[in-house]
Amino acid sequence: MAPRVLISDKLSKTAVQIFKDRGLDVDYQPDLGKDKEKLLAIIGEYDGLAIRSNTKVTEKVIAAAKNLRVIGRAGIGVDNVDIPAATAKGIIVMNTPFGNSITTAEHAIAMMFALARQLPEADASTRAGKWEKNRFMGVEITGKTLGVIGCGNIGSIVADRAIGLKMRVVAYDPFLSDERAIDLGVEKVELDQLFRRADFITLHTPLTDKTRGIVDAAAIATMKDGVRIINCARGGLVVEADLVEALKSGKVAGAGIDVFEVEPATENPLFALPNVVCTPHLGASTTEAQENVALQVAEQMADYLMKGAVVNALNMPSISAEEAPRLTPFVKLAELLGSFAGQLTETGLKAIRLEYEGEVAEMNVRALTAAALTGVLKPLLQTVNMVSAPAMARERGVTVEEVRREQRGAYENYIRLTVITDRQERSVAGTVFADAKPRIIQIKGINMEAELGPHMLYITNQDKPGFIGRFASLLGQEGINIATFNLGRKAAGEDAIALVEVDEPISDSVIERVAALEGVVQAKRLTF
Ligand SMILES: NC(=O)C1=CN([C@@H]2O[C@H](COP(=O)(O)OP(=O)(O)OC[C@H]3O[C@@H](n4cnc5c(N)ncnc54)[C@H](O)[C@@H]3O)[C@@H](O)[C@H]2O)C=CC1
Ligand SMILES: O=C(O)CCC(=O)C(=O)O
Repeated sequence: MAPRVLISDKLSKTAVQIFKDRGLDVDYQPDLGKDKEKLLAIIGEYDGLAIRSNTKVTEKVIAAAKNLRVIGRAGIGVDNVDIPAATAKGIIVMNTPFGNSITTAEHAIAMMFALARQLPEADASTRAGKWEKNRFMGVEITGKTLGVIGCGNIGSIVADRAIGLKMRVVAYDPFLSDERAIDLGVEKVELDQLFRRADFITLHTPLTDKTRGIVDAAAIATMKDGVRIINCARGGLVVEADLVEALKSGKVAGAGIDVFEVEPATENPLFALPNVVCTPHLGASTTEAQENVALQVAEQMADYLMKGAVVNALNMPSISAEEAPRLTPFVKLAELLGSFAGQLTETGLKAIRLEYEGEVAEMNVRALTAAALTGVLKPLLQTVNMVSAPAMARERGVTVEEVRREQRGAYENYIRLTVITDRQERSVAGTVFADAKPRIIQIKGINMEAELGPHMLYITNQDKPGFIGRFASLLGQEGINIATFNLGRKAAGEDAIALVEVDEPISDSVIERVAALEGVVQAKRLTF
């Protein structure tokens, strides 16, 4: 059956068409985001959910989303999605980080002009027949200083446009490098300097614990008298009550506000003030931006649901559509190695080491490590997948180490996974040949070559004559057919291992009988 996608916010119809063209079933319900109960009732039917900002994807929605594999945000901010809950359930959350950046930057610039010349108020007054030519004395922006807080995608476009308008731009962003600041033509400053120097201040950071309330009464007190403040990023960056006081006193000459502490903002003290320009979270609302984000989110979600490609995910390493086919057999190998080691691990797991050698060392090893962790953790946590595995390992205090060696050994590609518990280290290694089939090539340092099937027996024994005969006749008595039989040993007479695939599930009593055979040190049932 084709994967099913629900679009629960207003998105360009381009998205609907792309999902259809890519062979997915799509259900377009643009007003569903407002109807929490209905969303909860139907979300269980879908593999993908495409949203803008109206749909709140809460922990409750995620718990009800039995089949959901991907949430796609047609836009940038994902504060309406409970990402930890999605991650814990193995659901990918992706956004479209660039599609609406220009449009949002232009909205901030529009706000700046609207404030400088009081356009909305002047418009209203003129329409009212007042012709108040002396009331609306503006300011030029040429030669003024713009302070950009958060100089990422949008902030840097705003800076570029402002420089084009002959403004001086100072920027505060802890992650802005000196080289990037030079490239952009902005002066990198500390926040207190920005507050002291700017005539206009525009915010372009996400809302985090560090940025919440970054513009409050204390900050405003250090700003120039008559400063103008623009927020087209997120409500909560500016403390609205403090801004209202500063606007009333004239300390702040004007504010352009697109985003509010509570949205939808239908009542707000800012609305009563003449020197404020408000828009209802319109930053991303242009035809061009909405086409971009709808197209991008639909392509990304379809690529994931149909091909396993992961782009712009916030909780999973990227796998491009081009690399997905090449990576898939290695993802399978990494998960098999993890599963092999995980099923043999009985005591406290402390660390996992992954060594990648040869061609595979140049691939997307973050994705492979996520797959290996999934395999290791699955015996303990049935619902774990590549999205949730790294977070679950972290939560359980399991250290993960990745080693890459580009030189080749005996194999073109080699992955070795070592599980370190409080009692021992256990390694298992594998490769993928040209037939794209993963194979185990080493267990505990002992060489062998085996494919893994659904029902396997893993035996460690003493390398002495007679074991194979005893073992084979026991399985024969039990009516169990052997599919493949692989043996390996350290050296003649030393530790040996057998990895045996059988055609049907192995019962507890068979395992016990195998374990009791003369020369057997350990017998384990493995399923893949
Ligand atoms: N009004 C609207 O409709 C829209 C609003 N947005 C919002 O705009 C904001 C910025 O988006 P992008 O530029 O795409 O994000 P981005 O991730 O490219 O840039 C954000 C920048 O903020 C910086 N930053 C993080 N913490 C900081 C701190 N404590 N102080 C100063 N800088 C800090 C980061 O280093 C980064 O450079 C987001 O919150 C996004 O949700 C985005 C699109 C439309
Ligand atoms: O979808 C929208 O209109 C809001 C866009 C936005 O806030 C974002 O992309 O972060």
